[in-house]
Amino acid sequence: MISVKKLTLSVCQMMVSDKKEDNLKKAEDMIRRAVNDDGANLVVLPEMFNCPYNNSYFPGFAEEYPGPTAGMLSSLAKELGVYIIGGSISEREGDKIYNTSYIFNQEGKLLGSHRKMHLFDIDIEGEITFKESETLGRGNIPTVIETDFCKIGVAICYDMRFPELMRLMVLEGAEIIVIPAAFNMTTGPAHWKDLIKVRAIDNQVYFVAASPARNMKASYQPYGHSAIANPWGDFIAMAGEGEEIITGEIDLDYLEKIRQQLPLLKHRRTDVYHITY
Ligand SMILES: NC(=O)CC(=O)C(=O)O
Repeated sequence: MISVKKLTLSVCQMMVSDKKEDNLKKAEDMIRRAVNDDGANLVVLPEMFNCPYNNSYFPGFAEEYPGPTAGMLSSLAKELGVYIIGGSISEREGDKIYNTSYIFNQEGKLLGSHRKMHLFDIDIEGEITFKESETLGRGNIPTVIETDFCKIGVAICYDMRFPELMRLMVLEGAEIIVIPAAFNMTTGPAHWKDLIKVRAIDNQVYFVAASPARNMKASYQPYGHSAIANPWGDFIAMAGEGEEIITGEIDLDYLEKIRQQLPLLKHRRTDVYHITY
């Protein structure tokens, strides 16, 4: 097999409403534009792209796999001949609900799925309280998928705050990490850009974070600012807060060059990373 070293990756920073049909239509339109206008080989959607990010909506919007949303993504991936990392949706299995990302290849085949592993149970005084665990269950399995380009690690939003998980995916061979996410107007301005940059630098990967657009009418307003950082930590694309498609070139030769010139992954001292006193 000839290995392909470059790919064009687009993130669809879509406005999410409380109407699932409208959200699916919007996602489909934006994926088509990313492929037809920007030449994307891989398209990424945000966390909960068919459902407002709010516990009160998760049960009503939940779908068993394979449901209408996964069906739409699979057909579109096949028709357009692209990889789709389908953000995430509310998934129902038995009496449980998960925050789940489905990933499809160019034939429309499911390559993998990721259930959000770290639930966003936080209480920032005077700012924001959110308890995903009121409605959602936790996933327990890290996700690294194999594509024609490279291995890609996929995790969801709050998962990106846990460097152990990010490093694990890189040790599994991931050269791109993709995070469908929905930071908010408190944690977004405080941490979003720094986290993306530092995760790219310390793992020497392309780090891609996909947010919904800011919705002023929603109780939970996503921060937007979807971004792609390269393995040197430079942002090669970043959105504002509104609806937008961002696109960047992933160059695996460049990644290899960074890893050779600054061999962080080789220089790890796993023999001494133990506290012995
Ligand atoms: N919504 C999340 O899962 C995470 C988030 O907003 C944050 O970590 O901040």
